[in-house]
Amino acid sequence: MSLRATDLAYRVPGGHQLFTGLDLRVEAGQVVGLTGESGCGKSTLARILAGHLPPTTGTVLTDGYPVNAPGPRPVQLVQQHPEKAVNPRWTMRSVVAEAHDPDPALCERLGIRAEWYGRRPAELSGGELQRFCLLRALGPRTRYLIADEMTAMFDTLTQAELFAVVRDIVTERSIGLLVISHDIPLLDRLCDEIVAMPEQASAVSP
Ligand SMILES: Nc1ncnc2c1ncn2[C@@H]1O[C@H](COP(=O)(O)OP(=O)(O)OP(=O)(O)O)[C@@H](O)[C@H]1O
Repeated sequence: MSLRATDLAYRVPGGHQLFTGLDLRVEAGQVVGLTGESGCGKSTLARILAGHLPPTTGTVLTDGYPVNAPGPRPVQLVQQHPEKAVNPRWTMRSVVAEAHDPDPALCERLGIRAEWYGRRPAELSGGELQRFCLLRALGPRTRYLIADEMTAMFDTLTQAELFAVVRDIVTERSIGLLVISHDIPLLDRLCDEIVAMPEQASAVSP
């Protein structure tokens, strides 16, 4: 059981080639770190792995099936900017309910307070909002989670606390976790394996 990308290439529409020949594998229950210089295409790769963006060429399979096969999405993505990932007009109750009926124990573990559910995104801090994005992403059908700089807005203590909770949850549920970050000490603490974007990713010619 794995999230497996094979021979991926992506060319920015009307622009340059971001990467070619990229292979990546995250096993169920494994925590993999991904790092690489700014602008090399990590967030683009994250969107491709989650099935939000088609690669120019190559395949992404989750447990042997195409990532964008019809049905519930097995790969969930939590991004750096939670405010861009939610409908600003919806209450947090609606944002989460659209995805799944949240388990109260999971809400508690993520530090979500009952009074936040009736608020809209602009009425929460970035960190509070990100907890809802995590809750939404950790539905019962999630098999793989991609955390793309997801704690960039947290202080160091909160970042460590939240990643500890997420690490426990993915282990308990055998979810494969891909952590994208520039923070190598964080990746060292969390990950079973760390991979770097290939050198060519930032050097592929137009
Ligand atoms: N739809 C698009 N249109 C134009 N350019 C794009 C598009 N998507 C990505 N890019 C460009 O592709 C490059 C890679 O962006 P991406 O956000 O994937 O990099 P990154 O490695 O995650 O960077 P960072 O570490 O700074 O977050 C950037 O130069 C970006 O401007």
